[in-house]
Amino acid sequence: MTTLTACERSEKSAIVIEHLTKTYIGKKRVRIEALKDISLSVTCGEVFGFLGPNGAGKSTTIKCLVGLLEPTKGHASIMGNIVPQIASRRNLGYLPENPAFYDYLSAEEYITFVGSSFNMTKEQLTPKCEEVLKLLGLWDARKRPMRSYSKGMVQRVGLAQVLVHDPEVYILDEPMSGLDPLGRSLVKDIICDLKRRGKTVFFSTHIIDDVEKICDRVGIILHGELQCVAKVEQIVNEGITGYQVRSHRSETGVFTDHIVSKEELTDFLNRLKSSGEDVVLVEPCRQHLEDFFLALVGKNKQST
Ligand SMILES: Nc1ncnc2c1ncn2[C@@H]1O[C@H](COP(=O)(O)OP(=O)(O)OP(=O)(O)O)[C@@H](O)[C@H]1O
Repeated sequence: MTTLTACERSEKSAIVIEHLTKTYIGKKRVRIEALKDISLSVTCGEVFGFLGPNGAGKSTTIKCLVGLLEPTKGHASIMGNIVPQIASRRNLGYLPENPAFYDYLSAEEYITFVGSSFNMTKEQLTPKCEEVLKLLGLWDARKRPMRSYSKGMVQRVGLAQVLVHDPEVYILDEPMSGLDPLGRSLVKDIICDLKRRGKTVFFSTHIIDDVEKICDRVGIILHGELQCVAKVEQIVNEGITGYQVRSHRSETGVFTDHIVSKEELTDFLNRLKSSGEDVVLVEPCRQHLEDFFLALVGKNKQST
């Protein structure tokens, strides 16, 4: 029998952001409108990628979501609990953009500290601590003070502290940052595993390729405004830019590849047939999420 997670049992959205607006007051009282009326919701069990160039407002959104910043207007809720109520953080794992820990503690001490602050018993904590430290490749270094850790190791501790209490919702600010390709691949595997277990993941990144592979939906933010929220599948499928056609001439045995536009496809296939060539492959050339993102950012640059 499959056991449903609390998230799957609840029919609510896991994360709701409504009219979130944040204005910072910078030096000389300069107003910086970091977020302008952002609304979106993330369904339970969904992996949501939050994309945007530097300074777009990703971290500000995330800080408002986890209660570290007070929005100027609007509000957010997590599993039905309004942020910053304590209940909104009980079922939450949060990875900050640049994690900084009590660096005189070892990873083992820190993960134990985090687990116990979520009321885990020693019996629950000991095996879970071992599991996450091993998963993140920190087992051998677990007794060393974190001040001796590399940047990537600190990022791994950040991920371990997110996982230790097995929350329902994960909010990760640039989880792949500072990691080598092996580390990035591990993070992708972890996110996919969380999804398999019905957990909800909201993460920001610059690495569009990773988003395309693991997210159900993406939101793109530019200059504090949410430009679009769409299914990755939809962006990729709607963006068919043409077709690759492979033909074969039996008399010569030669295969030829052609790139044909959407509009020309039918005529082209008819012409091939009448010239006696066999069509052995017709495959759509799809735009990648990166193309979509760059086009959106480029368009926005031109209009500002
Ligand atoms: N504490 C602050 N005081 C004043 N302005 C701030 C503050 N924090 C962020 N900002 C400004 O708010 C805007 C959004 O910043 P934010 O850090 O949310 O962007 P980001 O998308 O996370 O960028 P990056 O990808 O570079 O981390 C930027 O213009 C930034 O300069």
